[in-house]
Amino acid sequence: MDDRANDNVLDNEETLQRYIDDIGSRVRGLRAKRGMTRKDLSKHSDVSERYLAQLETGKSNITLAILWRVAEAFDIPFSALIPDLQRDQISPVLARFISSLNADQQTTALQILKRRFNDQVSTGHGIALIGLRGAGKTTLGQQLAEQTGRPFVRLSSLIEELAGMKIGAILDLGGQKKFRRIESQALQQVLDMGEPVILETGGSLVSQTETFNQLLENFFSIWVKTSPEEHLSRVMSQGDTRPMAGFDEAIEDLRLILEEREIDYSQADYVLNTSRRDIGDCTQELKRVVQPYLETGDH
Ligand SMILES: Nc1ncnc2c1ncn2[C@@H]1O[C@H](COP(=O)(O)OP(=O)(O)O)[C@@H](O)[C@H]1O
Ligand SMILES: O=C(O)C1=C[C@@H](OP(=O)(O)O)[C@@H](O)[C@H](O)C1
Ligand SMILES: [Mg+2]
Repeated sequence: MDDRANDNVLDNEETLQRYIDDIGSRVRGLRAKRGMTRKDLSKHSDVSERYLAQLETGKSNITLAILWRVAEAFDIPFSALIPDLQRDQISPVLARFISSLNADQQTTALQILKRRFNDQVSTGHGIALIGLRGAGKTTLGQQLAEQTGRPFVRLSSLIEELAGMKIGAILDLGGQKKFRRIESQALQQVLDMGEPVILETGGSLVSQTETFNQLLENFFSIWVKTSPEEHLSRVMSQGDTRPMAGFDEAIEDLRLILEEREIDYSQADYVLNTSRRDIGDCTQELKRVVQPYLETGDH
């Protein structure tokens, strides 16, 4: 083999390794986004934890059959685990243009693009609070409901009602597939209520693209946000191990979940930062922003 051919082989191997790494980090990312442990994924995909660890770190030769089982356990199409090099590429012209804008202009640009490509947000259904566990969705949602007289709906309670069992049990028995189906049915019920509500969603709803899009299209959405450190201290002081029982509450895990979900959470129409602020202050801001979306059409 001459030198050039040799270089080509090396290039190809590097590209292949990047591809394998990319698949691995997709799996790891999806798992984090959904708050699943490796053990959960192993149980529902029937792929050993050890093998999953290798897959996630790009250290194994992945077979199609294994990847298929992983996709099934996440309840996503197989193709979603395969990097589409073309689709992932952002046009360099667009990237240059966006990065020439300052932070405020970028926010405006995003809103304009969202309005243009996501259609109009229909406002009759009210508002939806999204964000990671401990952000303050329940606390602020309840306060807002008290002050506005609008119903406060927790999607997780509806899910449990519909299933007749606790979320942990749904996941244990039926895996992500079952949970995501019921989550989507629960959202449908809220849409059928016919009055504006204050909806709290589970932190991992954003990992289900179809359900999340439906949420974004029908509600004025608010990302209730705080720092990983505050998430951890709040969740620990509540003694809370939700959403997925058994998930290790380590700061690194929280950081990873937040990182993986950030791009989805940031699609919300408004970001409410609750970091180092008191509840009353945040409720006031929330109320001011969402008031127009909680009014009924009859006056
Ligand atoms: N500015 C704030 N806004 C909301 N909650 C706060 C704030 N500061 C501290 N907290 C505390 O953080 C916790 C938030 O928990 P919770 O409302 O259950 O979050 P989530 O529903 O998003 O999981 C509560 O214990 C609340 O008292
Ligand atoms: O990630 C999720 O799907 C869930 C998060 C939890 O919500 P909080 O974000 O209020 O803790 C709770 O609703 C439920 O266990 C499901
Ligand atoms: Mg909550």
